[in-house]
Amino acid sequence: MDTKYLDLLADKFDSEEKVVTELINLESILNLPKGTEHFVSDLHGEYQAFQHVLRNGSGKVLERINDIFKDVLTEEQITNFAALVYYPEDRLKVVKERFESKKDLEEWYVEKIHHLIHLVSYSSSKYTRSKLRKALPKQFVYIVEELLYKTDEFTNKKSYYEKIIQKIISLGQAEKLITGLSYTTQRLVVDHLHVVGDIYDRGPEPDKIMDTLIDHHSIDIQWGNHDVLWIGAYAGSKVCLANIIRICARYDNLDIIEDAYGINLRPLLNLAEKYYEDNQAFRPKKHSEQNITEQEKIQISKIHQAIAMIQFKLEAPIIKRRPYFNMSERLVLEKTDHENNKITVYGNTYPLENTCFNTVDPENPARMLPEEEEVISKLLLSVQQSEKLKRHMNFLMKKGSLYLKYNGNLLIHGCMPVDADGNMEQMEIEGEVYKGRALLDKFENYLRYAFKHKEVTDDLATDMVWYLWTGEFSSLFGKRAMTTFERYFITDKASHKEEKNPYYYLRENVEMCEKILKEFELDPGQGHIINGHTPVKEIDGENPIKADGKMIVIDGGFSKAYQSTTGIAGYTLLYNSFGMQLVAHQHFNSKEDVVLNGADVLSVRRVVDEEVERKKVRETNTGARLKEEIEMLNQLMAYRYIN
Ligand SMILES: O=P(O)(O)OC[C@H]1O[C@](O)(COP(=O)(O)O)[C@@H](O)[C@@H]1O
Ligand SMILES: [Mn+2]
Repeated sequence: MDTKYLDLLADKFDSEEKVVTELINLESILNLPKGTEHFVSDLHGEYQAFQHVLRNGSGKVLERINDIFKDVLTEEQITNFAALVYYPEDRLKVVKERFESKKDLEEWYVEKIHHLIHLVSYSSSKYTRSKLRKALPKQFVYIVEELLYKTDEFTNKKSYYEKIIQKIISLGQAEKLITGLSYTTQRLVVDHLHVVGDIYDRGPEPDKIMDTLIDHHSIDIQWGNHDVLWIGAYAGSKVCLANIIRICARYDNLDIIEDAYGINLRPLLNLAEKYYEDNQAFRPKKHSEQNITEQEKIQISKIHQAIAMIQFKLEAPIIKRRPYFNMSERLVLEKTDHENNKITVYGNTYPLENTCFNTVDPENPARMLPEEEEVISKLLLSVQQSEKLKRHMNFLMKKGSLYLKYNGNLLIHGCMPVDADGNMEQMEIEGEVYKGRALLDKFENYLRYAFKHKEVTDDLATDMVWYLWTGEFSSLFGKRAMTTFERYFITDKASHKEEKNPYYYLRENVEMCEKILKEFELDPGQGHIINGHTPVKEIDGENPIKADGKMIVIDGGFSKAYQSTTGIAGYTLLYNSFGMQLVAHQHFNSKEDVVLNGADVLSVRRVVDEEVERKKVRETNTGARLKEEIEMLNQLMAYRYIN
């Protein structure tokens, strides 16, 4: 190694002892069991349900509580204690009201602090002290360490404990400590979080999910098609922007745009009021829990039509200037027979219903009215000026990627586009042919480029972000074409079908999965592919574990809108030193139900893979990094300190 680096390193490790201490420290970390990875996907704005899964560590917190307390506490006491660990602030409020005397409440504090210290101690057994320290509530680090480590030195352990705890209570700090230790437990139970795509759209609070993720201690994100749509909008793609607003209108979520991100919808509303009437096909979806008035529904229907028509118009020039997107069949406005209100798509002719083509000139159907141009430009300006959106999109870019290789596994939201024979699909972009991993890398480069050049709105990079949302060889979409137009205007459901890429049946085969793992230079014997994106229909007997466990699909549908088709409320995956387990979650009712009644969501575990030997940090991504550090320190040792 260049001695320049070693000299730099020697600034930090300026004595032989420091190098030795660090080497021993790193070596001991390598021998610890690997931390628990938690995989979630397709959150779709369902902040409450996601919070719950995060706070209960997909059932891991309850498992730990049971390990310790199942013989000393009743089932009810255990669920109540679990509710406290998940939602400490809310549960404390409820409990406090139930006590009549201060003394009883203080006894309760004492007991809970004891239990929490026990739980933290048990949950941190596979971590170093320094890692545990980082997870402790900051203002109580010293006190908690006292309680955790020093008690054995005293013959009368109980009285020592009690003295410290009494002091905490008399100083009015009990609730803060209980809250802090609850969060410490949550943090210790899961070491690292993977979000395998689709944070945005359909549900009401994606912005709150983003804030939670930003605060998370260790996380990565594999973008989903819906996330890329939001990135595209922020990066200057008007057609992506029209799509996100259209989807928000469709699900009665325009609050996200207006209130959460502060984007002014007034110009769009004015346009909508001028050109559109109420239209059943554009009324918001029914599942919405909010009570909205008839008046509001009509207004949303108008906005929805206005933005949908802008979207269809904006698609046409892109399809034309990028012939290799192979999307000419999607020139729907031009293919429409405006006189007879019919359309021929994919060889079939259908009558059109519920049309709203007031702004369409049959001679030049994709031409935007100057008012439409102005509306979309203003919206884009407003989007790019939203501070909150900027923060969220920057975070998506920083922590996100199209796919991720992590501890031997391949994490990818949608698919690897293949043909019916399982060959990687090829796409020609600007005269060069790409396929497999190289195609995905190319896509990601374009996306990053578009994000860096937000002021450019119609270059290839920006168009490519939209392609990732809807193109046939997009690894995020994975379908031949998006039939949005057909779903609004054609009654015959046959026309709505979106044909999936052959990947979605070929991924049942072990060989196919092994081939893909090899494409990413992963060990096909050890690795798994982890996908989200397509709701697993347990109802119809579909198994989320495919190809002998090589393929795991974890989209069970957090999205309420999709729960009736899946039959459950989502899958998550846990991967710890003992192996992988898939967790199926039942429908999540509400946080209040958990806080008041201790009613936790039932979850069912299935083992995907068991390690023959407990997996150590040594064998993980982190381990590889630590080994590099050890190697550098060894070199420093030889260079500086050993003669
Ligand atoms: O259910 P909606 O709102 O009509 O959305 C359907 C659209 O969403 C998609 O399924 C993409 O979303 P997902 O990634 O959640 O599947 C498209 O293929 C389809 O056109
Ligand atoms: Mn998806």
